[in-house]
Amino acid sequence: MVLCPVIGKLLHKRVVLASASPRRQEILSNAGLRFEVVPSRFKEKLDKASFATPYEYAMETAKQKALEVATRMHQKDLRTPDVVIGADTIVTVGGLILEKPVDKQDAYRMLSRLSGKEHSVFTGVAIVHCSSNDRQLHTRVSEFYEETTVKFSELSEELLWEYIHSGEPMDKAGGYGIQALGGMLVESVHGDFLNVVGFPLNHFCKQLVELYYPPRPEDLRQPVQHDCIPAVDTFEDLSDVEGGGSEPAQRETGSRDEKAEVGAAGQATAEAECHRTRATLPPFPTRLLELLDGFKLSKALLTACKLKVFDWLKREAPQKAPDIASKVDASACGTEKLLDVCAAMGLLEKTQQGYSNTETANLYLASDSEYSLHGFMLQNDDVIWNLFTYLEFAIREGRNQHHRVLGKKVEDLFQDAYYRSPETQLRFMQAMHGVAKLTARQVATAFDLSRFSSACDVGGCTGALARELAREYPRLQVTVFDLPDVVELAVHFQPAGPQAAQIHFAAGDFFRDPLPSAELYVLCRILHNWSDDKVHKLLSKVAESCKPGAGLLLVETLLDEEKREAQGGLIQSLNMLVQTEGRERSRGEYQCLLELHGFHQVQVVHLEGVLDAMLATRVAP
Ligand SMILES: Cc1cn([C@@H]2O[C@H](COP(=O)(O)OP(=O)(O)OP(=O)(O)O)[C@@H](O)[C@H]2O)c(=O)[nH]c1=O
Repeated sequence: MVLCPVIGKLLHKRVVLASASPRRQEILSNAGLRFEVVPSRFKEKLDKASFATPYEYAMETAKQKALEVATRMHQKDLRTPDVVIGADTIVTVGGLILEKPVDKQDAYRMLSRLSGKEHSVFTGVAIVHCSSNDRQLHTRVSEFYEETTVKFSELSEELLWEYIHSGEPMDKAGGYGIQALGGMLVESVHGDFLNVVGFPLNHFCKQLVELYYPPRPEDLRQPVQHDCIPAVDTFEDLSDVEGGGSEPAQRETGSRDEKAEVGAAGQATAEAECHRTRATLPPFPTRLLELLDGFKLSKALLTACKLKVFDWLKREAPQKAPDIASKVDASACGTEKLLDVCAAMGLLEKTQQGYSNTETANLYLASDSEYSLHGFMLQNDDVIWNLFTYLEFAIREGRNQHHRVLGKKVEDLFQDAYYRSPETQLRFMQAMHGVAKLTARQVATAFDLSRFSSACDVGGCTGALARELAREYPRLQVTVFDLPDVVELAVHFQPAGPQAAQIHFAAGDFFRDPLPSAELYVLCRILHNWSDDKVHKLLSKVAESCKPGAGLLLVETLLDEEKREAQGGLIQSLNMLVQTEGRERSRGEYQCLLELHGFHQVQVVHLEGVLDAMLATRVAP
């Protein structure tokens, strides 16, 4: 237990991870570190030729990423972070440095270079300690790097392209992710695995030990005790005193001297006692407590949306808490607390002049933004939140909880729950529209659909996906098929534009009425709403409507076969239980369903976020 307590040293500091990499976030939060994420805006464009070694390049890039965030936060925020962590992962092969591929061809070039060979993965890490004096930012940088060697098998062209089409290579150095599908390409690994994934956790902890527990002269004379950690008073000077804490000689001064007055014998006993207690203490349950607080953070976000805080701040900013309070008709003290939490969550920026929206808030939380998720937030606040309060019942009974929330029997999920009034229906459609707009472009471009001249988006709601399909394929005629009430309101969501002539709405119930004829059927986040029986019913209707060669584009969240990955898909599965008659399914389950109904040649592309797209072709019965 040498490494965990040192992470605990950072628990009371404002730690910022200057990285957008979800892997780094996961590695560090799994290690119990509590931190905010502020992705760096530093452009990774240093002149590689000016560095003697690749790792110096990685360390310098990591340092610049962290310093950019430290400086930006210092300028924009009243509270300077205590520690900013930056990292940069690169792959080197035959003297070349490979970063993230810019497109599929670039990924192809990288992966073919790595095929059958050994390469090195370097991650440079910078730990920047910040302090501010007279509004001046002072930084102290500690850097290190880690190298891991990885050997790839010989990759066939087919495997290589299949891997590239999975979408995985695009945001990863060297064009692969060892932790996921890319693991299949790897024959052997020598060194720290997590270093390849993006963050050398082991070396990081050792670096923290060096920074926070530099050896004292007496320690240097005695054998190291690996199950004890030094007393707390030996580290605190690190971020406060320039140069303090890292040289053993300085250990003789400061707080340790004060203790000397107590008497050498007394101190030894106290330290021994402290060591004993520390050694038996379990690690601080940071992650657990964060999970516990998760629902409060969600509710704060949803409440700020409901009060239209982000709308007011989009119109005029910065604004002080009392001004916003009067606009949203709320108390000044309550509003200030809510705004501070929103700022801490990275949704608002707080300066002496007041609060302003961050880019995220302007883009997604203001209700009039093109990609607004405001409707989705309201749906979560008004409907899903209530359903989740009955999660225990949902688990016990294995079914959704609309009947408890509404206090009556729900026979037809959509008519009796989501569409029970014009208001609830509109809110549901707004929510679906926001989510669909966000993902529609990716869905429309996941495969080459140019061979189809007509498509039917079954349960296509507001036509957000139809619009992107029409934009991507100007020859394609798209029919959106949905319930009559939905079709009636859907027109309000369709802006004018060149695509309008390609999109038609048809009213009907996909379980009861015949489906409009088309060469390509689209089922986007439909099947997960329904039980296996209903899924079979719907798929057999689609299959009957298809001629051989017709396509089926299925978009769902695919669970991994073991249902073990810590990904959004699993929580989405719980969400389906609480809300619907269906469930999320694995890739294998969907593949079986498709094949059972005569759809073969299944291709799968993972989209950003939790969705996956599958394209299958109907074969002759
Ligand atoms: C080799 C390998 C790399 N990666 C990821 O590749 C990105 C490297 O790029 P970066 O420039 O260091 O980081 P970034 O993603 O741009 O984030 P940022 O820190 O904001 O620059 C990081 O994500 C890593 O996890 C994997 O997930 N798995 C692997 O096997």
